[in-house]
Amino acid sequence: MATLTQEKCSACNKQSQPANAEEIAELKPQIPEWNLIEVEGEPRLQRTYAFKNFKEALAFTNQIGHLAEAEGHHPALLTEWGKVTVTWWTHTISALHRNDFIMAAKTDEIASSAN
Ligand SMILES: C[C@H](O)[C@H](O)[C@H]1CNC2=NC(N)=NC(=O)C2=N1
Repeated sequence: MATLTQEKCSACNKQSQPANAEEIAELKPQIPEWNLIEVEGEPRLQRTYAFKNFKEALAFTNQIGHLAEAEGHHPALLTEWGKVTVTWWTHTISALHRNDFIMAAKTDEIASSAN
């Protein structure tokens, strides 16, 4: 199976195509721990990761920050004592794009190498 972690994010603009239902049905099983949520009527991917303390949560937050800068695609990050909540969606189209699934898979990869 082709893995999302091997893909790069494509540059997004207002003409970018949102992931359609068929694509979401194909991609979501590749990131099974992520929740598909809706905020203000917009779909988002969200997962909370657990850590031993705030310092480790902050280190993970920074790793995801570096990933976001490298890929040009940026999440919402909530860092708390012992946990980080990561939310991916594509602001320019107020929707989910394949980039969000790529970034969720890469976030999982970083989390599994951190623990
Ligand atoms: C110009 C720049 O590439 C864009 O504004 C990017 C930056 N990072 C982004 N991140 C996310 N998650 N969605 C976007 O639409 C987005 N746009």
